[in-house]
Amino acid sequence: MSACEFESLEKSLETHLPEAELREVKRILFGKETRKLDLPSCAVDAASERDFELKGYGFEAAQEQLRPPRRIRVGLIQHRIVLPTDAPILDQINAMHNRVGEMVEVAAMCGVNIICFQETWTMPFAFCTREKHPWTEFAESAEEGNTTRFCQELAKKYNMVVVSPILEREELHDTLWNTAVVISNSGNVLGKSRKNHIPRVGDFNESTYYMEGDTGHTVFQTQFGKIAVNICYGRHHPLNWFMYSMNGAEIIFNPSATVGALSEPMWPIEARNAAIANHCFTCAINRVGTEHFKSEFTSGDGKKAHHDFGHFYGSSYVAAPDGSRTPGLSRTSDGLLVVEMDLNLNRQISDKWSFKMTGRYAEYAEKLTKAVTHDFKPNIVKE
Ligand SMILES: NC(=O)NCCC(=O)O
Repeated sequence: MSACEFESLEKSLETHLPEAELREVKRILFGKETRKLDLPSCAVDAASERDFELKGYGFEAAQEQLRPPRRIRVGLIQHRIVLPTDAPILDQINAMHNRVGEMVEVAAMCGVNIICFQETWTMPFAFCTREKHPWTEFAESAEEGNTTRFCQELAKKYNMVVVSPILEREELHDTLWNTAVVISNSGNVLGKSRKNHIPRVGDFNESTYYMEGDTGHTVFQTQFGKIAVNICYGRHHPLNWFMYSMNGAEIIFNPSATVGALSEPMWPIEARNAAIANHCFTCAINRVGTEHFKSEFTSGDGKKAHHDFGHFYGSSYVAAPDGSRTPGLSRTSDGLLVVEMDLNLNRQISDKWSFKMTGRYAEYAEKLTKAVTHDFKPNIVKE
């Protein structure tokens, strides 16, 4: 069996472990068990007809005396590209709009309040090729582009906040960015969050295409909670998550595009650790499938040139501040993960563990300021 065909860790455990043992393994691997959501049958039928996986889980929080629960539902969408990478650009974009549109309709049936798509969801992840054309033609204005207009319609129609990560073209100077557009459930563009850290690893040649973000660590106050977007490679940087949290984020989305050979052992850990460390919910989303490109490209490792990047392994999941997490979506198919969460859990866990309170940030800020100067002398004791 090739790695690409392996459907999911969860499925494998469920197939091979006896029930009692499975419960213990899940408790240790995933933390406190998430409740399975009872999703409407119209949604289940539509997902099956439209050929995508639909899963729903809920995180519980304690009932408080002074605050009502703040229960909301988020939706995470992972998908493969729809048309071959050499199809006309506009056809590729429109096909992706149609695919995601039909998945968002199912999310609406499931009562989703905030939906987030995968990184640069309207295009193949073509940065591996190092060719500028035609790929830069996928870039659009964050405020006025067709994709944003499309998402504004979805947001209004379904009363849903939409997080739409695209390749952005800022038209005045033709600067490109990797940007998540945040659209309020009113249909207005609330703002945008640009990718802060650009990979310099493997075939992720993104630094050739777009710039490090300049939008800082913006948090968006929505009707359903305070949200932020830490795009893909930003998840390897604990301070990146931390700064979104310092600005008050209650849910941090991590729309990604990453392949199994590179990052899969890190995937279940990083967003989950960020949820624990920052007393918030995190949502990790990865695309699926293997994308083929017409021109061969090399990986600069002496190996033969090839036409694909490797397998994007999906496995989207949500992690909670108490260290628990949902099972992941499949490694191989399109999917919608619906997750109910009570945002009161963030403060409850903060009161229990007090990581923010005990963080001694002023001391670290002072030391870090010194550590990044060129004449820094590390504090090492030698015999
Ligand atoms: N898209 C992206 O930033 N990928 C980098 C590889 C990774 O972070 O797993």
